[in-house]
Amino acid sequence: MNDQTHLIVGPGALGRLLAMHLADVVPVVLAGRRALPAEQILTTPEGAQRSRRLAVAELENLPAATPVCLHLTTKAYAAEAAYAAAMARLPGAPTLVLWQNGYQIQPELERRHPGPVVCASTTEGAWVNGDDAVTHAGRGITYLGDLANRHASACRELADLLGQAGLAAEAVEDIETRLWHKLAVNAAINPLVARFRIRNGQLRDRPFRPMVERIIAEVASILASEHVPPPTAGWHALVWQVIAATAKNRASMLQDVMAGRPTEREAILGPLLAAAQRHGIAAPCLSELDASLAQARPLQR
Ligand SMILES: NC(=O)C1=CN([C@@H]2O[C@H](COP(=O)(O)OP(=O)(O)OC[C@H]3O[C@@H](n4cnc5c(N)ncnc54)[C@H](OP(=O)(O)O)[C@@H]3O)[C@@H](O)[C@H]2O)C=CC1
Ligand SMILES: CC(C)(CO)C(=O)C(=O)O
Repeated sequence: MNDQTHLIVGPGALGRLLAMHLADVVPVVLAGRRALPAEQILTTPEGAQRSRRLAVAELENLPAATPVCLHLTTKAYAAEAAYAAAMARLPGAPTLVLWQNGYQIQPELERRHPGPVVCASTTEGAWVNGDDAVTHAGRGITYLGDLANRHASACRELADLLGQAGLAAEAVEDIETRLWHKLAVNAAINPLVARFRIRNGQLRDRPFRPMVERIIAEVASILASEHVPPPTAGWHALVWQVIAATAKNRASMLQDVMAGRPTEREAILGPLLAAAQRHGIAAPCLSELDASLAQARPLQR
């Protein structure tokens, strides 16, 4: 590892997708709690397979050198632990890139990290197939920005790099708004489909459609009180458009519940419920979904 290395911590779907692309253009190390096989296979959205050898590492054995970028690609609930474990080994302050959904870890690590913090909001789709393979299920775009707009050139450089690596990316000045918009869509879809174990498209039917409408109304009122600008087409159009576009999906939270894994409930519903409480806004649907997801205990591993 050297000062040009991109260290990717969290070797799951997104981490491996990123590593398999970035390794074409920059030195990459992929690190996790356990070392994965160095030989990894990527299946592209078109169904082609390509394999490549990656530099893989266990976090506890990371060399004491500072990479140019530390990409955190764990789930939101694991990001603080992964950050602490990585930073305990790194002598300097790399640019920290946060890839998590929701809006929980971003402001927290922005306060704590001594170097620049870039947030990534991506619509790429990926899943893992065992320890040595990742499927790039659908191409999307990654928006990059920092919450205080102090690191525009770092965001542009990273967007260029991702583009060279074959992942569409754009540096933006409104990343906070984009993170809230994605959170709003996730809040309207994920908890309901996880609770009722349905595919996204079934939300268009009764009895779910009015439930989605009530959630959109709660989310819109909470975000208005936080002065988050609504999407150009409005909240209803945005949410129903994503539901239509992902109608056949089993959303990530449903997959987590079905596999007995923890969900990203706190990162997605937590910031909304905290804002509702701050502004004295009633959010009965979101509160009820949050409580029911909190009871869905992960399987013992
Ligand atoms: N997958 C996708 O298509 C998309 C994902 N996202 C977001 O990206 C983030 C990552 O998602 P995804 O890649 O799907 O998640 P995965 O569960 O596939 O990967 C998470 C990885 O983090 C590792 N991990 C967990 N805890 C630690 C730790 N303390 N230190 C180091 N590594 C750790 C896990 O390894 P292990 O548990 O084996 O140790 C696993 O390899 C989420 O916030 C998700 O919402 C956003 C858009 C699309
Ligand atoms: C937009 C949605 C709900 C698509 O399934 C998603 O991002 C997820 O599954 O987490």
